[in-house]
Amino acid sequence: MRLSAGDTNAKKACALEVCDAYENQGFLQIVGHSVSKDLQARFLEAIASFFALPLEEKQKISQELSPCYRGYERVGGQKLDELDNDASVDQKEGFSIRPERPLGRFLAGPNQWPGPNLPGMNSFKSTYMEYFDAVHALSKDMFRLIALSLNLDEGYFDEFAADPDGICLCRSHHYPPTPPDSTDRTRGIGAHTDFGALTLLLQDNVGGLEVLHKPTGTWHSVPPLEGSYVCNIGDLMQRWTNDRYRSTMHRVISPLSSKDRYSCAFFNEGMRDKVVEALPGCVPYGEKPKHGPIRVEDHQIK
Ligand SMILES: O=C(O)CCC(=O)C(=O)O
Ligand SMILES: [Fe+2]
Repeated sequence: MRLSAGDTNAKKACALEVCDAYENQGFLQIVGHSVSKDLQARFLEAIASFFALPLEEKQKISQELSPCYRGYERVGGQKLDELDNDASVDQKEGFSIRPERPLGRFLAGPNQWPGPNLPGMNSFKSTYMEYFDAVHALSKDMFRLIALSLNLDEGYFDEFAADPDGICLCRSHHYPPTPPDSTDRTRGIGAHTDFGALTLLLQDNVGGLEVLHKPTGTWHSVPPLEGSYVCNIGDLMQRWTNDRYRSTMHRVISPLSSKDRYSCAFFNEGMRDKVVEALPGCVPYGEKPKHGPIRVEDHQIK
């Protein structure tokens, strides 16, 4: 889907594509958007330099030291698989930031950054923040299209998506090279749905992301398209649309390769005090909503 298409008719055409993609697959790819290729390239380079630091340096800003889930997560620090209890831990390391707010409310607090004097780290923070702001802006554009796709006012989600106190997470990942003897279960990350409202994923050209086609139970790869964003609906938005839009299972099985894979997921979970309940037009006439109302923050804590 080409996002920066301009006039009203083009916007409407985009909104129809969004509706079709989210009612059926829950995933789409965006090209022609507002984040420059130059910034994407600088960002991917910056995260590669960070992950190349010695483990002991990265562990100094371990997420385990943060009361508000920010910082570094070593390989094996997460297990996302929701389909298989015996699955191995995820084969990736990560680094997360969230909006910088005073400690207090759930997930609020300071970020943790690597020391600027470490090799390659002098502009890491500024590049990461520049990227965060750019992809946050893109998520607001996407929420506008989603509003149009649901026949709502274009600005319906503006306040929700732009709230400076909102719950956002920008987590970058490094998937180490996979030796020829690795099995599917020890590569990448397990099958899961995303939790919140909307995810924007930047992936490099290595590949490995797969999406489940539920009706046939088959997995389909999401081919890397240079400069694009994979944009999917999370559980909160599925609930908000009364299950009309789908939060779809996905996973990463890194291809057998001597290459490192880098990606970054930006999650916009929106305004923490917003009460989410079935959107106008999503409950068929004469039916009851499938889910009761829930506050965004309570959905996060669940
Ligand atoms: O790295 C990827 O391609 C996918 C990451 C992902 O699904 C997630 O972080 O929720
Ligand atoms: Fe995900």
